[in-house]
Amino acid sequence: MSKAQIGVYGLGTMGSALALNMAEHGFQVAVTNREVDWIAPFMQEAGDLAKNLHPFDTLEEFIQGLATPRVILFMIPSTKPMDMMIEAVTPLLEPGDTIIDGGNANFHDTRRRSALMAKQDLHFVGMGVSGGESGARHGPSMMVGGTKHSWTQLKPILQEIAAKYQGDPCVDHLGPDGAGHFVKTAHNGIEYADMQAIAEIYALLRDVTGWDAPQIGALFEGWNDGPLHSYLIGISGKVLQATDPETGKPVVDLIVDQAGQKGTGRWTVIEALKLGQSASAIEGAVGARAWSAEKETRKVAQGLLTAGTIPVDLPDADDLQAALLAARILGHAQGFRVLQAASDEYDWSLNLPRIAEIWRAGCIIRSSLLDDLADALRSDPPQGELILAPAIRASLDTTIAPLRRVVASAVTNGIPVPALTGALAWYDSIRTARGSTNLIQAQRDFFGEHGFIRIDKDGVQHGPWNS
Ligand SMILES: NC(=O)C1=CN([C@@H]2O[C@H](COP(=O)(O)OP(=O)(O)OC[C@H]3O[C@@H](n4cnc5c(N)ncnc54)[C@H](OP(=O)(O)O)[C@@H]3O)[C@@H](O)[C@H]2O)C=CC1
Ligand SMILES: O=C(CO)[C@H](O)[C@H](O)COP(=O)(O)O
Repeated sequence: MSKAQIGVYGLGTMGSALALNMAEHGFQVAVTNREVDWIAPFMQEAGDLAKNLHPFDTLEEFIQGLATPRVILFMIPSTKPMDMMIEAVTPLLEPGDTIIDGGNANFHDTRRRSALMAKQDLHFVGMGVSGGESGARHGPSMMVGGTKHSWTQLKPILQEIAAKYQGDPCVDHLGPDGAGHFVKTAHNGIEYADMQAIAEIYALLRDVTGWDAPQIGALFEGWNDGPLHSYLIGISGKVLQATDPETGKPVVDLIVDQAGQKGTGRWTVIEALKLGQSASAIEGAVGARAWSAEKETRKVAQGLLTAGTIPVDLPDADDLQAALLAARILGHAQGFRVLQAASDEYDWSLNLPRIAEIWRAGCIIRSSLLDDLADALRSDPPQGELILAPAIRASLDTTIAPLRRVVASAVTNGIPVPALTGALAWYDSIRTARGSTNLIQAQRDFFGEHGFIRIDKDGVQHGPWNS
């Protein structure tokens, strides 16, 4: 039997879909799984594609079934299981072989694992994969880190299986060690902000205007034909219009309002803060999921805390649509800012326009906006700041007032909109040449003699308060 070109370890949701995608593109793929009982049903499900799939029951046989230098994609949890598998597989490998972690890893782990593997002349690739199961099966967006050697090995396969945007494969080598996983983390941070902003508009329509889920779904479906065109608006329209077959009620009305989170959104915020940034729209979204988990406290507090609301009508649907677009632009801009800061810190030379380009198809945040953002990032905007690019400024010119009206009505009606508010607060901070932190500096000097810079003198100064 000829040796396989790539191995896929982990035949769960994502691993099985990626293996089938590779097999469909004519690649010879070795496959295996921890629980070997899953392998036979997977091969059965593969149908005609089984001819390109080579199942193995043991790790040793799996590794022996691969052409050298070997390429092995792990689609398993990127936490302890990944470390355990590295330990198990490395003694079976030879110099020049590459292990890929295609899971949602913390990039610090990826940097550590890359360094560990490099000591043994082995290559470790942290690769972000986005698009969920259907993306993995029919064309994901993939954000590849690691060495050039590994990219040379992987490129022919990944470019074939990736989503295509007008023929351009949505995959690229973005930088060494943790770069690919960091970019995927920021992608997910942007995903959190976008999902939360959509949920906030849904909350306003439901709780202020009294619309039912199918009405809101139909509105979102209509928006998907306009400037908000995106995977997330599209699926939001669909899920809001779905009916539960048992009760005849909208499915969303039957779902408990406690959102899960596996870590990537939170990591984006943590890393942003460590890099001296504030991704406030993303932070609002992460916080909203955290507060959503406090269901019992919320139930008690609803009866105890005064609302103090001032009921006002909600701005019209055009304003809501424009506000959502402004929040989307600002959430993405914050994500790209975090990417730039990380690139500077870790010396990754991230190509931000290229990142926007490989997000235009296949991934969860794919949208028509990303094409505009790619152009804007290529246009060398003032201060390198996406929101200062002329085309993006023009979009904000027409959408920022609607965002203000929507946030104002949410505040007076007592509807929490942390992503919309976070986005707007950042916009207002960035466009204010003289802010209020002169007072913070004075306070710091008063209590800690930390000093401040005066507008009219050089050097660190102190105030007259402690003399
Ligand atoms: N689902 C999604 O939309 C996306 C997921 N990801 C990432 O992809 C990775 C896989 O996710 P997904 O396919 O959804 O998960 P699944 O739960 O469907 O599959 C998990 C896979 O990991 C294997 N596994 C679990 N623990 C171990 C272990 N200790 N040692 C070896 N193998 C183990 C499982 O094997 P077994 O069958 O034996 O339990 C199974 O093959 C994760 O890192 C996830 O974050 C990335 C993008 C999107
Ligand atoms: O990576 C993904 C999408 O891009 C995964 O679906 C991930 O699980 C989403 O994050 P969370 O579970 O925290 O919502």
